[in-house]
Amino acid sequence: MLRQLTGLWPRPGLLVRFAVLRAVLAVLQGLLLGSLVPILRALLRPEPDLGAALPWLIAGAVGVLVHWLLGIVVTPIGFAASNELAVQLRHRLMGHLTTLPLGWFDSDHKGRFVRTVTSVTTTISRICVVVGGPVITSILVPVTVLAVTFAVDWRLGLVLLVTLPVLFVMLHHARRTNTAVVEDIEVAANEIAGRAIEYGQAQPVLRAAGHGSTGTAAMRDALAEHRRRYASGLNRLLPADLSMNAVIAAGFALTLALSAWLLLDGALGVADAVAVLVLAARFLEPLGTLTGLVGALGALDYLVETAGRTLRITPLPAAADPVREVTGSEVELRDVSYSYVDSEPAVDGVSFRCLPGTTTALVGPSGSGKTTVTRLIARFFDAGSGQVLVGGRDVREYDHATLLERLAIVFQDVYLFDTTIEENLRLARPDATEAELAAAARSARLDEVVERLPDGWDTLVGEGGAQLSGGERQRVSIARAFLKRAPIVLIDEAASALDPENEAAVSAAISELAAEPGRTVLVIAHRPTTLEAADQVVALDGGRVAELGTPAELRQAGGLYDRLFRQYEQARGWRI
Ligand SMILES: Nc1ncnc2c1ncn2[C@@H]1O[C@H](COP(=O)(O)OP(=O)(O)OP(=O)(O)O)[C@@H](O)[C@H]1O
Repeated sequence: MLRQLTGLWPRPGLLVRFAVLRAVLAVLQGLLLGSLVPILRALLRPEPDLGAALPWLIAGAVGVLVHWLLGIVVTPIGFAASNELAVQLRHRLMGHLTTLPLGWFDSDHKGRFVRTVTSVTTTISRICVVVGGPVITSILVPVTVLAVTFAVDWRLGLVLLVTLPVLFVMLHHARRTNTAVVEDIEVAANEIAGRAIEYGQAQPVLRAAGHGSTGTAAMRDALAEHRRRYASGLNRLLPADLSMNAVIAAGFALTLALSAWLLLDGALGVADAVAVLVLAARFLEPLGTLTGLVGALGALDYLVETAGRTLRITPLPAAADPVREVTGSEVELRDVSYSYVDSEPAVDGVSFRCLPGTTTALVGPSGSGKTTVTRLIARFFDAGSGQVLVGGRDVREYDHATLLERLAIVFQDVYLFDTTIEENLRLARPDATEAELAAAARSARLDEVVERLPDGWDTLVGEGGAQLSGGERQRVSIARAFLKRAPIVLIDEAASALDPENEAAVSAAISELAAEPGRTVLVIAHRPTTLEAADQVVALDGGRVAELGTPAELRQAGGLYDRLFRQYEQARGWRI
């Protein structure tokens, strides 16, 4: 485990310093106990000899003072080490996060990642210090005491010694049981975290359905499962705990019996017998503490593995010599297929080409693969087979950041940061001038929104942009696309009805985006106006291209596109 632990922290300096100090304290504690032997020997003679005891008493007093001073120093070092370790581990995890395929961030993974970055990192670093310190004491005090006991009487030393391997085998076993139990419980806890995120996001739907306070069935099941696993885990741990305590009690009883026998036999003096019993008690007591800490060590095993597993998630493969410039804005899919894990292909043999300066509308029933196509173009993940080309090159050849710089993505569900509108817009281009911001806002019809808001550009939008309506958030996202001046724009048009003002504003903004010469626009379209304005339509069905052509051709063909077009018209009560 030590190797795994050191693998997590590039700079474990403070923890090493803490461990060394705790080791010195533990050995000192054992030696202080050992100093009892010459002191008792001198004082428990028929004629006590204070002179012989004095140097040991003085050494003992100095030892106690040093122990006290070191104890004062070690506590703040422990706190600092714990804090530093958590910070380092979080940095490593967050750094790794930026290398993962964007497609990895589904709600289950998000729940697990949030737990890893928050509670797992905090618990690992806390256990290393809060439990690691006592573990060092619980091992080194008995080892030092054992050496002293051997020096007093080898037979008594031997009795204590044999308890060690028995206990260590049991501890090892208990630690493994603990790891398994913690893993079992953590699986349920991760499920709760994932469900909690989903539960938070689904509040509007749940409340509308009258389940706002009772929660989803999945959430209730996850909580019940966690409770069940917790109770069953405690039952699994109990036998190991009881048997280790039994071995410790047996070790002490045996030492007591052997000391009495040696004392009666005249092979052991009274002073040594008293000292050995004190030493035996101090030998076994920390081992008893160790049995109590084994649970935390089992948890540490599991948590270290969890953090390590997150750090081992394969990043998006990077080209050995990535291309750092995208020339051209043509987008092409050549016989592309992609399956999410263990499922039917979401996209199956899809081929089409979007020329610069044109708008392509992607249409299809729900689940037909439209979103997956746009994710493949932005390289959220790599195609299983076939090729996605941007500017005439396979997207895998590019440095991913370079590729993303060329793209602007307008999601349906736009996430805004809990800061001002201006900051949210500047995300697209931090060095944009005031005039450029204003122009982008005007083109995206965001200027009307900004004018209405109490603090204008300085209005705080709330977490996720909650202070703005869906249409207004999408306008911010479109304004980002204008500001970024990206030559390729991927838009997921809002499927749900926007209010007429937002709908008109978003439609006008999309047309303006598409009007820019040389820009390639790919829009997942749900509105008749957007569909009719497109240069070509790709109609998907079950992950395959069902129809490809101009909107007029496909209307005339009377197939899937025509059917969907009429549905969209009816949904909006709109007639030509
Ligand atoms: N993260 C995911 N994990 C597993 N399967 C997924 C994931 N995302 C989508 N799918 C599946 O892939 C298929 C295509 O989904 P996709 O979201 O691309 O379709 P869509 O046409 O955009 O649907 P919609 O119009 O409802 O958004 C569907 O069967 C869907 O269930």
